[in-house]
Amino acid sequence: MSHSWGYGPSNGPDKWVEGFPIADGPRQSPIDIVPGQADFDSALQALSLKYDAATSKSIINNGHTFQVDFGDDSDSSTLTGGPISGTYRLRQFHFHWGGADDRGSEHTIAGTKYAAELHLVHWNTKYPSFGDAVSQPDGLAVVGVFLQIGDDNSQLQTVVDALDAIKGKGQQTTFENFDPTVLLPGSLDYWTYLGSLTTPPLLESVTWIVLKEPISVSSGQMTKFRSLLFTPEGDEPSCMMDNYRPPQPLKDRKVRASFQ
Ligand SMILES: CC#CCOc1ccc(CNS(N)(=O)=O)cc1
Ligand SMILES: [Zn+2]
Repeated sequence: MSHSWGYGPSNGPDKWVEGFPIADGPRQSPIDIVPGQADFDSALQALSLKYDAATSKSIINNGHTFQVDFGDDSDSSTLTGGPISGTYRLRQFHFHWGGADDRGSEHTIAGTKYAAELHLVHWNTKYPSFGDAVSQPDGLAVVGVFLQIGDDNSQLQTVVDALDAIKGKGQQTTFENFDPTVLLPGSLDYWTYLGSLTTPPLLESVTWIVLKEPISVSSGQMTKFRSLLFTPEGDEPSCMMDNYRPPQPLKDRKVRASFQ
C-alpha cells in the first residue's frame, strides 16, 4: 500500500498493515479498556500536567485530523508523575471523532464508544528531540481524554472557532496563548498501559494514560469538527469524520488503574 493511508475502505485501518507491518505488533493501540480487568496499582503516582499557554503556536489540518502544535524547546509545558519517570514535553494535541455522535473514540470502555477522543502527545526529554523519541519504547506519553455528548464545552469553543480557517488539508493558522489544561476533566484518575501510535507509522513507543472522566462536547460542536475536510481545498471534498482506529488485540498486556 502506498503511504497514502487514511480512513476509507481502500486505505483505512484494515489496510495499514500492508505499508506498516507493525500494525500486527505486540503492543498496538487503541484497546478496549475493561475496568473490571484493570489492576489498581497503589504505586502509580498522580499525574502532573503543567502547561504554559505561551507555548501554543499553531493549528493545522494535516489531512487526518486537526492538531495544535506547541513549542517544545524547553520544559515549559510538561507531563511528570503518573506511570512515567522523568519529564515529557508537550508536542501537540489532536482529536479523533465519528461521523455520528454514537462513535468516534479510539479507546473504548467495556465496548462503549465516546463521540470523540483528545490526545495530548508528549515526548521523553531523555532523548534529544521528538523525532528521536518517537521510535523509542519509552519515547512518548499520550494522555487520552474522552469527549461525551452533552452541553456546549465553552473551553473547547476556542478550538472550534479556529476550524473555519483550516478547512482543507494543509491549511494552518496561528493559535497562540492557549493552555490545554482547560480541556482536562476535574479528575485525573487514569488507566495506563504500554501501546503505540494509533496512526501510521504505528510505532510502539507510547505509554498511554487514558483519563476515566470524560469532558463534554455538544452535538453542534461535533458537527463543526465534521465540517473539516480530509482533502485540500479545490479537490473533490471529503468531510473529515470517522478518523479513528478501532481497538486492537490486548495480547500479553495488563492495564493498570490509578484508582480503586
Ligand atoms: C518522526 C515522526 C512521527 C510521527 O509522529 C506522530 C505523532 C503522533 C501521532 C498521532 N498518534 S496518536 N493518535 O497515537 O496520538 C502520529 C505520528
Ligand atoms: Zn491520536
